[in-house]
Amino acid sequence: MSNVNSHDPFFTPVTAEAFRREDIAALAAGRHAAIRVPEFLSQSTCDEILQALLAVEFESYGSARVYPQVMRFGVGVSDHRLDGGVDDSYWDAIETDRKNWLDLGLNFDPFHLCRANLGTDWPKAVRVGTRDGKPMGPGVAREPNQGFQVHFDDSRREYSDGLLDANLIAQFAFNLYLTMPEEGGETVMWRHRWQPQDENYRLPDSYGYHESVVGDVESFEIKPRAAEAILLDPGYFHAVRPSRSARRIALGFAVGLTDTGELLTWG
Ligand SMILES: O=C(O)CCC(=O)C(=O)O
Ligand SMILES: [Fe+2]
Repeated sequence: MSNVNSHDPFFTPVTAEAFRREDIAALAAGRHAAIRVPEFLSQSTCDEILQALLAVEFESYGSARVYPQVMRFGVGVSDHRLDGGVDDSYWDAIETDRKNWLDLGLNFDPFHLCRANLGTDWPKAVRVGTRDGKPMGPGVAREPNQGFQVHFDDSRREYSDGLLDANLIAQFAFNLYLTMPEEGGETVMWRHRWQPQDENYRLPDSYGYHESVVGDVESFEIKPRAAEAILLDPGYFHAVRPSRSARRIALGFAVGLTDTGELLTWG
């Protein structure tokens, strides 16, 4: 196997009109790398969410761990990780966050809508996961205008006691893109999963890695459009390229598949 250009047919994004049960199962089983749904919500619904978000101030993710800076409206548990668990500050933060989202004045809950739509073909519940009986935050509006570094997401490795009150057998990342710059903002995925030596490429104190960590393995790029949703396997190393003109805002949450077939989400 010397040909680095050879293509793994299982390392592919598929595009569909909705999140079909078979595609979600294929994502969990490693037969797809990502699922794209170009018109996940109507353009007008996305615009409504976007207009509400454009009227409020975003905050910055913790700058020691997340650089270049990424802006957010909402709470991500990664900012409240403590010794392989979750700091009490998370629960206060999501309570405030709940009010902040209500104050946007939307007459629907965008994360609820995303879960409902994600679950239209799924036989079991799609709901917010709990930890010690308490519901996690539903998700975050994220604005990585200067991109996300090459990284992977895996709650098993970040939360030693298991993050949710459930046995997870797969983890996905959900993003609904609300606005995308003409230039830049691509999501890139590499056919590389974490191995211990990768820590030699870790950027100081960062969530991310130097791009040479992925070497010359096969990769693909996705340039989502507004109103598109993507469910991806975040165990593959991935990155977001910097935006060069407009803002890049997406609603995002993690999704865990449980041993009873439920999809549990968290922000
Ligand atoms: O914004 C994106 O396209 C992907 C962001 C990301 O790293 C994730 O959802 O895990
Ligand atoms: Fe990620």
